Amino acid sequence: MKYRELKRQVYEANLELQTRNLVVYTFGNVSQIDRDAGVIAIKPSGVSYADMKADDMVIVDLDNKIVEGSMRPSSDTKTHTHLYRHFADIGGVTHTHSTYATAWAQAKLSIPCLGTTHADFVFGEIPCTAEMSDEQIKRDYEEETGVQITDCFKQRSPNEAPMVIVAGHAPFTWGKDAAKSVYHAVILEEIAKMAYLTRTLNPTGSLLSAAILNKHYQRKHGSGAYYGQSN
Ligand SMILES: O=C(CO)[C@@H](O)[C@@H](O)COP(=O)(O)O
Repeated sequence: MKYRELKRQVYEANLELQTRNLVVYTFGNVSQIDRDAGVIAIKPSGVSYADMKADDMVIVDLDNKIVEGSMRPSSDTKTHTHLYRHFADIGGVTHTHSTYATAWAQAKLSIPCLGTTHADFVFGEIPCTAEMSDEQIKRDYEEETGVQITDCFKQRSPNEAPMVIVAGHAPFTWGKDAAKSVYHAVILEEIAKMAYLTRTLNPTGSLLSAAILNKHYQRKHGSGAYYGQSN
């Protein structure tokens, strides 16, 4: 079978959402792209994690046409393919309704960088998209969700913040592959929880200086990075 390994990786990444308590029932989906083949593998829509098999992952091209698979792909597929078309470096995308990140999305608030945990992973705030207009909803809701996301990154690299919260909806994260996009979903949920608790204790303050936030980001990213072990 042509896409067996791609399907296996996407299946494992989807199961990880449950292991990390990021989803209940069928509240999420993960995909990964094979850029040479021009296809993604994505979770089938509405199928429970317990019932799902690796072979059930659906192969879809970047125009959202099913290439291989007997089930309907995730209802969020057009958002995933929009992100792959616009963010050339990403290899995996995750969507969840994890509690704290979704609470920020429902509050329609970007997550400010309140401490070094956040700064270790994301340069600056985690953006919340604009609300979708009625016109956009009439066009294609899932495609336009992708537009809402990529609009947030017109002035900013998606590598600086591999995550976004969609106003009134929930988060999307990405990474070099499906596993890394799930990793970022875990990190986002933890940052969102800490930010919620911080703002509960201190609703108006607690911003750290730009210098220390920059320092923490640079420790782990770019040419000056020195955290962990070099590959
Ligand atoms: O956002 C939503 C529902 O609000 C969907 O992402 C979620 O239910 C998962 O849908 P799929 O089962 O992937 O089609």
